[in-house]
Amino acid sequence: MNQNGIYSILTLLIGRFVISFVASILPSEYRRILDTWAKSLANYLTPYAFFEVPEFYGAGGNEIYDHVQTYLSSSTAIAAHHVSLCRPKNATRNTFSLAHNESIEEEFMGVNLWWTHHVSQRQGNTVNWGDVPLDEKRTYTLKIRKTDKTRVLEPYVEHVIATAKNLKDRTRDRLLYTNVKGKGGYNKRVWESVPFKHPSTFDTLAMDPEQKTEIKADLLDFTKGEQFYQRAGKAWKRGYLLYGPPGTGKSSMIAAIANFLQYDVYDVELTEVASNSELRKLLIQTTNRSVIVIEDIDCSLDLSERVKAQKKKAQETQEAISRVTLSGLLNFTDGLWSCCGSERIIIFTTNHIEKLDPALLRSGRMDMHIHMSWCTFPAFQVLAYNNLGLKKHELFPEVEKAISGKAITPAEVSELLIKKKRNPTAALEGLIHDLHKTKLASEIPEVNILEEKEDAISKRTDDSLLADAGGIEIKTKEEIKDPATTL
Ligand SMILES: Nc1ncnc2c1ncn2[C@@H]1O[C@H](COP(=O)(O)OP(=O)(O)OP(=O)(O)O)[C@@H](O)[C@H]1O
Ligand SMILES: [Mg+2]
Repeated sequence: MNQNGIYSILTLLIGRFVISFVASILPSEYRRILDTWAKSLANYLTPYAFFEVPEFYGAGGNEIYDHVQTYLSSSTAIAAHHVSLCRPKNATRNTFSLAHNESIEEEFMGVNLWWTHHVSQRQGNTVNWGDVPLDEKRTYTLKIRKTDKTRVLEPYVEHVIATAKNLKDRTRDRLLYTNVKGKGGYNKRVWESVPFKHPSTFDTLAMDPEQKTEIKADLLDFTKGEQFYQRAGKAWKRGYLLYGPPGTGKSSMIAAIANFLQYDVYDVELTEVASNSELRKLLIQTTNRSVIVIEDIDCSLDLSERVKAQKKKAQETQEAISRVTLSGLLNFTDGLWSCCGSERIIIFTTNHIEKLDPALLRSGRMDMHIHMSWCTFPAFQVLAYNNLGLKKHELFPEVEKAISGKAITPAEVSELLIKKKRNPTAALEGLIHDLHKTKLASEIPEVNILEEKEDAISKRTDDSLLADAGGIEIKTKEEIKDPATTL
């Protein structure tokens, strides 16, 4: 401490002593005035400024208090001596906060700052937070030198808020939403949620490593693309179409994407959505940084002339049918109002890409078409590690030979391995045995369906799709290929 500091403290102590002596011999009304003066004098002499951040402000909570709490939680556990350790009900993580009167010090822009947490009994009325009455008053106090205040305070508060938001995003429990069955109605919830805890990640996903890297890079590009999308005048969203036979990992891929990006997942059950306007209502209530999923799109949407026959049959049998039309869905994927949210990934899945309407496949609508296909040897290696903990084995070369070109899905391989997971060698022998009996993929007509689809479009002579697509006109193959052509 320098001479000036010692001088200030001495003056403060002597001043206080003199004031309390004088106060003791004065009548009470003068004592109060003197007390106020004493406080002003102390404020004038102290080199610090203090900022209080109360937990509640007015009738509600104080967002900055929450941010400070989150911000300090990471360093509190390490730096403070006295820490409150809590885990809110149903949460999966512990939270740390400073105990009463505990302080921590930190440095920002070369300046020292101190945070202290005060907890006191609330006088008079208690505050209700949700249904819980709170009789404690909690406040964080930030202490900073008066001389540093102007330069450092504003950037420091920005830094606290940004770090806290980032931390919350990384550590919060994510949610899986599904649309509520039946009518939501005014003021009713349209989504119900459960914690999203799917274990699938890109590491556990069995697929071609190059394809995996490409998808991850695409996702990362997307998350960093705010400025790009703004500059290009596009909505900040990206669409993926996952297609392939059952059991090839489409749903696992969705979970891996959500885990990779740390996004919530909205699983739209289209057959439960009564109309286009209901679909719109649902989608407006999704949050940013989320993955919106419509699985088995070919089964849930009234897509083509062929479906009309099924529709008629369904009507006859009183089955529930979806009344969401293709135009409703297209409005959602690239219509004007889809811009009202940002940072959304939209994923459609199908087992039958050949049944999908070309309007949905058209370039620019779904940004990436991802083919999930039969199990290759690199995909098998991932499954062998996931299920048997094997990185290598003397039977691997034999598996590589046997699996090449076979029509076996990763789900089938997984199942075969898990059956004998206690005995990896037996599991691999069993797999090789089954592979020898498995058909070649080439024997199963899995043509390049996208190309076939485009040929079909160019051959199309009638405009039957127009009616189905709710006014969407599909003309030529060239138009379909031209991303500039919009509806
Ligand atoms: N590519 C894969 N990588 C890792 N596991 C996989 C993969 N494909 C399938 N599996 C395993 O098989 C199970 C079924 O896979 P998943 O549900 O992802 O397939 P799907 O393609 O969505 O099938 P469907 O078309 O029937 O919905 C998963 O629980 C997973 O354990
Ligand atoms: Mg699936």
